[in-house]
Amino acid sequence: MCGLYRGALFHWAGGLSMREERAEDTDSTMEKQMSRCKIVVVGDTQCGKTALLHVFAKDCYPENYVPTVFENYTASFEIDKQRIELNMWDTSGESLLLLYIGGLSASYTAWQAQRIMTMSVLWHTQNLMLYSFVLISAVQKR
Ligand SMILES: Nc1nc2c(ncn2[C@@H]2O[C@H](COP(=O)(O)OP(=O)(O)OP(=O)(O)O)[C@@H](O)[C@H]2O)c(=O)[nH]1
Repeated sequence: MCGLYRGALFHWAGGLSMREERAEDTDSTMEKQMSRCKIVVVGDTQCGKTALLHVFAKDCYPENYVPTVFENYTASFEIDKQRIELNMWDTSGESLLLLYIGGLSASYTAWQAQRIMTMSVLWHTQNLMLYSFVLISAVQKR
């Protein structure tokens, strides 16, 4: 399951291109460029958002369930010889608050298929994603 989580996010992160901040890698010998991306994960309570990010960022599955208030994870990896620094925001599934989405590269929707609640959350999430996309577009056009 961990491998599946990592694979899904890794593949998806590789496709991020909406808004990337480019920065010079501090390693002067390699002189690679580094892309910084920020994503926010939203979805039902207990659908597995934290577990997903935990496995990706820390390579281990969280033992106990602790309701999320707000968490921030960072992972660094390489795709096609390009260094990526991924900043991942974990949100509470209890309420979909208006998030601070400045500089957001993408939003990631997580849900648990068995839950009927999911459909209503998904509806709000899609609105949030649309809102994010409009804002990202506006930022990019500036
Ligand atoms: N069987 C199974 N359980 C999972 C999976 N992912 C997470 N869980 C369990 O589901 C529970 C909730 O997982 P979390 O990752 O904390 O869920 P969350 O979406 O962050 O929840 P909130 O913080 O309430 O928004 C935990 O007990 C996890 O162990 C999965 O893929 N399979």
